[in-house]
Amino acid sequence: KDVTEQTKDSFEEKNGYSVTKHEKNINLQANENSIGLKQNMVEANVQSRQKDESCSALDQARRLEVPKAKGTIDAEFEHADFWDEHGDLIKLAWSELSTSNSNETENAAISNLQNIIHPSFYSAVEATHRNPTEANEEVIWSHMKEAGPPGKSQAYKTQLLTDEGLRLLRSELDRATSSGILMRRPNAMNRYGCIIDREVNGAVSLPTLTSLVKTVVSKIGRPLGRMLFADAVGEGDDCEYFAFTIRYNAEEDLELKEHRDASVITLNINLNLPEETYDGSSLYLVDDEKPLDFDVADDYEEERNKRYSISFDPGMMLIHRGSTQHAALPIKEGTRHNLVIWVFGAGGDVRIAPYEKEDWLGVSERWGK
Ligand SMILES: O=C(O)CCC(=O)C(=O)O
Ligand SMILES: [Fe+2]
Repeated sequence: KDVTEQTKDSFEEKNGYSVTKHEKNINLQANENSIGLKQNMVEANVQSRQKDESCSALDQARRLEVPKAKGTIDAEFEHADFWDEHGDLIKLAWSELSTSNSNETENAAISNLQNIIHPSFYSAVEATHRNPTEANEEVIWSHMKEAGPPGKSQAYKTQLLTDEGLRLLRSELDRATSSGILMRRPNAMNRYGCIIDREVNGAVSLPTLTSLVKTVVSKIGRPLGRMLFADAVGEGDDCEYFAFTIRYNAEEDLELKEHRDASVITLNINLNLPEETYDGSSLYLVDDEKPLDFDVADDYEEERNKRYSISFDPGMMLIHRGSTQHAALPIKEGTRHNLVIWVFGAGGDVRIAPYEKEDWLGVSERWGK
């Protein structure tokens, strides 16, 4: 067993739950260990294409019948055989769609962060990349409002996307949804939405979306996570990510049960347009931190398991530790759309043990210099 697995086991013992493994994790293992499997998949697709050579991948993908997502717990591998069988065809279909029906002006606009990120936050981030100093980080800190249990540094929120950014992003997601190409459920618990990834079978692999997510992680998510949670994120703990959208409404998922993410940090960005109002569906974070000072154990009993509720404004980003327990309350009206990005280490490893202060990354390392 490697060190991370041991850390996971002791974490599970202590906390009584299991860190969720996700498809990305398994996919990476499959790429490394099972070349045979990949070959079989390619052969299967070649055969199915030969049956109907006149037909584009897009047409063929549109004719597949989607297996309906059912489970709401531990269901990340639901219908995995189906998605693995048709994964390559679906990737081809996305690539056909992306060349056949795309709006060059919108593509250019969405690929430039400056067009979608709130201007004052964008300049603070840019300035810190150019010149990584604690003074510049202070400006970024001034944009972050602590959310969740006060003073515990579990989560922060900020206004991330402009209204124009929201519109661009949603219109590209709508293009994906209305394409008729099947989409795999986003994760083990949420059933509605899609995965945004170039590799995962059944994910949306439109380059506009995958490259936007990549830039948001490398320019904003990763350095911000290192700055806000310096005790938790070291070099290599945040080198991979898994991105997906989720959706709640009366006809689809209503709520999400308490869980922790398979991530060191999570970015959760609301994608509702300003006119798309909804009611309910607040997120809450649970304060289950153990007290360091046992003299306050009496208070601790009262304080523990408190729920700190957070409601999303359009374009708002919540960034929290993956280890913080959280849930989404039932939606009462309308639809909530969010983009969630779990950030973790190589091969899906999730670092849990905190770092000693002398081992924290310095400001240049946080901002990639
Ligand atoms: O409903 C939400 O915004 C939370 C989603 C979430 O916690 C997750 O997908 O990991
Ligand atoms: Fe979560």
